[in-house]
Amino acid sequence: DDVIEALVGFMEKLGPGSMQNTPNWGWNTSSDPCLSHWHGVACDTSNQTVKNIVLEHLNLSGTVDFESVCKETSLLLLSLKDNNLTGSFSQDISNCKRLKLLYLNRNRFSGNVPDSLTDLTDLVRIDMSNNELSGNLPDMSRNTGLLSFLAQNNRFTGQLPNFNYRLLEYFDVSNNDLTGRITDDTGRFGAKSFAGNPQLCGKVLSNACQPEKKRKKKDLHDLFIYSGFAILGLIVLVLIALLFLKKKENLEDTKIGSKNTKDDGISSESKTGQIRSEFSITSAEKGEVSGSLVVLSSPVDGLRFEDLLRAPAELIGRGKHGSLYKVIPNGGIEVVVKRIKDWEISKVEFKKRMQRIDEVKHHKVLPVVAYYCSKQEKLIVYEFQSNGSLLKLLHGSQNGQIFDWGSRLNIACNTAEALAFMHTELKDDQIPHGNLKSSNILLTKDMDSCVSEYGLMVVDNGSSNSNAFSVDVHGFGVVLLELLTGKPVQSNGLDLAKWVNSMVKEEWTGEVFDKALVVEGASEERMVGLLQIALKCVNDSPDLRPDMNQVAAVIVSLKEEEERSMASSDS
Ligand SMILES: Nc1ncnc2c1ncn2[C@@H]1O[C@H](COP(=O)(O)OP(=O)(O)OP(=O)(O)O)[C@@H](O)[C@H]1O
Repeated sequence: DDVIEALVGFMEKLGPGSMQNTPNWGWNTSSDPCLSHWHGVACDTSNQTVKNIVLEHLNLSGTVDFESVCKETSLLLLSLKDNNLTGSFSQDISNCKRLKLLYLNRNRFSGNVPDSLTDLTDLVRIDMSNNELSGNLPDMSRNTGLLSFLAQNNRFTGQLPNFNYRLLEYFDVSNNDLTGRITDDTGRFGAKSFAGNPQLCGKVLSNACQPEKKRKKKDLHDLFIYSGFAILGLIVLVLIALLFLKKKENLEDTKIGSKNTKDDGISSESKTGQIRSEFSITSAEKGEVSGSLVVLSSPVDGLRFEDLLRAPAELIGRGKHGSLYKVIPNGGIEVVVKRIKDWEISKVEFKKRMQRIDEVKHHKVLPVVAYYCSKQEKLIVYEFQSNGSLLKLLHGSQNGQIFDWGSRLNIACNTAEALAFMHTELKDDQIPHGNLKSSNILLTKDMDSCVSEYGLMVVDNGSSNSNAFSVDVHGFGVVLLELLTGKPVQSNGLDLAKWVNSMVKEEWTGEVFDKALVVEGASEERMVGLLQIALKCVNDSPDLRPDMNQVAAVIVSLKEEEERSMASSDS
């Protein structure tokens, strides 16, 4: 009843006199909004709560009482567009916690937009264009579900805040008085979205930013400067290490001398300061290089540790559990070297792990070429894959390349089968992948996919009886969500999983799929099939996730269905 009263209060302010003038709208305290079908109101299927309020193009000339209308906390859609509404938006707007769609365009609203708007974490589309709104635009960069942001033709001022341009489908802030730099590096929104803000600058506008030029130049040389600093830092470290070693040597001359002869000459090389690669730094620091490179399947004949050390190395990634270098040893074949420091694993265990992973070969798992192990660091060598990763394919600039549904289903199927195989074979050893994500799914030169960096992370999932492999199932579920939605992930995919779950719960499943797939005409039935298994994989509780064999079986059958339907449409 409180809600009914509040809604009637909202209508009284929205259209003063409208209740008397239009009794057939039904908005009064003696009736029920759902059962009496109030004008513009839609309810949930059990007629318990109001889900949508749509009062468009009705010449309403009052104000919006957000405090009252947001008493209906389950409201999903509020559309008041094309009226003559005035006044400003109050902080209470954030009480409409579940609001997904908010259309306030084409009115005469004025004043600032409250920051509390950003608390609406489920917001998908907001249109406040064609009003008289002023002040700063809200910073919506944390509203990762947002697909539309339209605020054109207002009087907004101040710096243009950052947006998740990659996630947005529609964006327009044109014809305001915004200042600063356009940070959209996706190039998805052209001049039209930003025009009419004389003090805004960026490469899509004729008004390029002044310092941007410098920055551009800097970008070109960024890598070199970065590696330059790294090398300088390393040289300093090496010098310190050498000084330290010299001192120590003077004291313990005979002992270390005898050790050096066993070390493939690497330590003595360090001492003459001829290290060109970064990997040996820790070893040189500690004066302890022990053991040598174990070559499992060499694409480079007679690959030796010295070759890796001598070859120039380029840092191409610094993840949370190690750095990745691209190296071209003598033989000329490019390899990457993953360098993991301070991994709390004994040498014996590490070697056993590498050997087991090598024994259990699957053609969709990138084989380890070689590994090296000392107490302080582990190096794992793989062949370089020049076609990049799934992450890049989905979210990088695609050069007009289309990543179609068939290819996506193929990658899903390859990866699922590879993981299912590895999990089965390595069950007794309890070695999961440990860090499955789209940057660890690489594309071979034939644009086939393979899983890289298998087993480089020891999974510690707390309790001993929980299933170590369920971490991979979760990672794989997130990869499926990326394939289906085309959206990038943050915080291990928890945000994407949460967003997809909330959309599905509200029966808005159609909205989650990548627009490119919908445009292409991909089978909705099979996309939904893949989505269902993805959501099972990302279940919060590890014990409720399916195992990879079950997941692979579902995806294989989806792929078979796809192939059958392709074949029948061809004939
Ligand atoms: N064998 C390879 N060939 C080509 N590119 C690779 C290879 N292995 C990894 N990469 C790419 O190099 C980049 C850096 O890899 P890296 O493993 O350091 O980062 P990450 O996977 O994001 O983080 P981490 O694995 O440490 O959590 C990624 O984009 C990855 O896709």
